[in-house]
Amino acid sequence: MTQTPPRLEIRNLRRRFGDRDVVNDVSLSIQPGHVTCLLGPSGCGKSTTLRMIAGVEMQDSGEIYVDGNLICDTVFRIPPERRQIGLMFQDFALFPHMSVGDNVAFGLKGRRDEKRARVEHLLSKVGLQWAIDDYPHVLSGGEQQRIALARALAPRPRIMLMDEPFSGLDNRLRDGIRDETLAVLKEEDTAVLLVTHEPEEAMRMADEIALMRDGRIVQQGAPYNIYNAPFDKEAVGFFSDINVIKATSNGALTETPFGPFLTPGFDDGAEVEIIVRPQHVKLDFDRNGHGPSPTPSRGEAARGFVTRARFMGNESLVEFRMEHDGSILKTTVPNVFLPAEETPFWLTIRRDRCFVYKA
Ligand SMILES: Nc1ncnc2c1ncn2[C@@H]1O[C@H](COP(=O)(O)OP(=O)(O)OP(=O)(O)O)[C@@H](O)[C@H]1O
Repeated sequence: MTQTPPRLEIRNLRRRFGDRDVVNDVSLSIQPGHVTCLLGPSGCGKSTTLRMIAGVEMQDSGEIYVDGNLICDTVFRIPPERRQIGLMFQDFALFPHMSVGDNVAFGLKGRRDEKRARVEHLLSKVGLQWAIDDYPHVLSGGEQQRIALARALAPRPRIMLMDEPFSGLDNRLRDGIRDETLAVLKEEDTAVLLVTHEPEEAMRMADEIALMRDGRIVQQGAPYNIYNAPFDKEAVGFFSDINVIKATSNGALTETPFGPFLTPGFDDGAEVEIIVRPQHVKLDFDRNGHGPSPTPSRGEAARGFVTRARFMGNESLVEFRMEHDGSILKTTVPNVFLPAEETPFWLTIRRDRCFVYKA
């Protein structure tokens, strides 16, 4: 059986600026109708990767394929305008002197009535057919963004490259527009590569996340897998606040004030970091007791004293100074929970939600 090639495939892409590998051996592939998010901190090489795929930046090595056909290596190069790639950026700049309809029709060729039909179809998909004769400046930021999406989709691109396209929108608008954009892109069966430095955006939009750091993809997979089996401590910390419990391995077991952790494959004496998200630190609400009995799933309880408690809206964030070493541990508690400073509590941590790494 022959397999359909991915809509977009990049192999071993590299780009060096000065003495720095800004994009270092990046490979990924995306199927039609799928969204991959390139997620990483500022300066890690996301936009440079996107620019090479668009054809406005040349790679030093590596190849780019669309539907199995080579579109660019270091010798052969299809120019940007013939790659059938749509682009959407944060400053999407509609043409101010053109009506909405003309903006959307801008990249279209063919008969007048066909172009008109395509424009009307896309504007109705983004819910803005009523604005076809208006000028961009009379529309809100979110509406303009939807016009930009319709304009980018009009020539039926096989691939859509999006670089932080929603970061200029205000928070309340953003979620709605993200969801709408996603629905339209899926309907058009476009393969999407979206660049973002916001984990929430990637979790919300992506079928697959490619975590990028210092020019490399360090981990790639479904959002659920990246969140629940992060590659290293930095990857955990990228998605949420973390607590770090430091300990020393004693072969396959590492003893901590929260009880023992299994650390198979660690050398005797190896420094271990146990990472746990605040929501997985549990409080024992019996303040005067001696702590709950140890369990296999929660280990032993360790005592801490409240240093700070803040109400965050859906939950409260409570910080503790731990009795055993003075380290600070954070936990979140649903709703309002604002204990006084220095109140003692027993804390346990969920074994199945901890990540154990070599320090
Ligand atoms: N033409 C260039 N010449 C020299 N250095 C460059 C060039 N383009 C990008 N860089 C550098 O390469 C690095 C990666 O840039 P890139 O824009 O790809 O990062 P990014 O991950 O998209 O970051 P951001 O989210 O801040 O846009 C940066 O340090 C940048 O300064």
